[in-house]
Amino acid sequence: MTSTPTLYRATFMHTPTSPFADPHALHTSADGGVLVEGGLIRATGTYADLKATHPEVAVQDLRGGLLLAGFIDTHVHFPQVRVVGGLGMPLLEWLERNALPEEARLADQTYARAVAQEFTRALVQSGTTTALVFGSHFAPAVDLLFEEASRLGLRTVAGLVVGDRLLRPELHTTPQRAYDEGLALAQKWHGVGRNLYAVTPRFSLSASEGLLEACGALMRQMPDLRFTSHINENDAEIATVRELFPDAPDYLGTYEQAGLVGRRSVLAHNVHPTDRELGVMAAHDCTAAHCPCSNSALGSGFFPLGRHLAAGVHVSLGTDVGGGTGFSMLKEGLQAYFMQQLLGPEGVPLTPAHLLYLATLAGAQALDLQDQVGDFSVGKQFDAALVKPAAGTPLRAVFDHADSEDRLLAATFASGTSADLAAVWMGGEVVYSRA
Ligand SMILES: Nc1nc2[nH]cnc2c(=O)[nH]1
Ligand SMILES: [Zn+2]
Repeated sequence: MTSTPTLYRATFMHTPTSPFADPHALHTSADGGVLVEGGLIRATGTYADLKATHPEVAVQDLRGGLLLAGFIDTHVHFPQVRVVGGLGMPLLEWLERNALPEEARLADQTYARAVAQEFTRALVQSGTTTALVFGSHFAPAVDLLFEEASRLGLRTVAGLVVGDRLLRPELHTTPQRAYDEGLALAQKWHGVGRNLYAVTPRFSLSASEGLLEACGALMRQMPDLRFTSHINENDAEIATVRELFPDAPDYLGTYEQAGLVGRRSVLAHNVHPTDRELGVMAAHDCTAAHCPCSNSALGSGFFPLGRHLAAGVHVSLGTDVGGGTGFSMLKEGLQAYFMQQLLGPEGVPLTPAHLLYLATLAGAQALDLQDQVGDFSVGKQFDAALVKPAAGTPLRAVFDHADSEDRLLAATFASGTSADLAAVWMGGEVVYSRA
């Protein structure tokens, strides 16, 4: 890591607070400065002020772009990079025909390493600097994922995916094996470098009570671990879970009774929650990871953001590759906006500030990493993405003629793609630079 201080001169924007609670959450600096030393943000302000107080410091001029905090994707599947685009099927058919056959291929470690490289590169090239990743059903493949993520310096929260029924037989484990393999991986990777471990039952449909209890035992053994799974995504899935767990009050109850719902739990989708579930999620301060592209592609439904917010449930954003349509958190933010628009009076009108928050700090909060990443506050890691559309592109025209900084952010979400990212930093180091 370079410890020589660098002053980045840029138009920058970040959300140090939530726009759902604070109307002034979006902070913008038109000719701003971010002073970085040892990977950490030491000061922010106007470029002129920082240059005056630190005249000796090296300056990197990023003008002509928009510097944003690195994106935080709170739901994405490592083994599904190669099966993006399986359109036209609802969840359970999509799993059987599209996702699970591919997940079985990760038993082969040569295959798994290639996929891990594709996956980690795709995240970084999309400006994602922290990700909560659904790993593989195979422990060696999860090892490879952590290895490849460490090589790039990606902040990765991931775990062994476990299921013991209703998948393909080669993907099934047992409660004991799930515990043993999970513990070994957590001991090897949790807190090592930028990696954290997440206990990850695939979903209650594919998990016996005994398996969920094994997950709970692992969480009690290492209380600092994160927890993630799926919930309330699709009507047929929910009906099956209700049949499989007749004694549980609802879908959330299946996780709750195993002690899996807490501050560091992230439940993906939650498109069809009951009021009881929302109340319990709020009481435990856990997170719903909203995956609007996936919900649209699989026809899962409209995420009731307004009900989540009214109940006090924290919401973050996930791409859900490969049910989702790609790694871009810009696209994910735009789709979240579209779907709330289409909900009419029940929708929550989202501004560009909301989209930026959902794509950054909301994810940090979901993972309990808000003291380290998510915005450009002093003391946080310099994880950042520079949006700088190339000459001749339509977004470049908007950037060159925008009459306000707000327009830059709105246009970035409306039409920005990964190709518009010129550089990505993690912990102060450039990890991606457009050729
Ligand atoms: N979207 C999605 N939902 C799931 N539920 C269980 N597994 C999956 C998956 O791989 N993708
Ligand atoms: Zn998923």
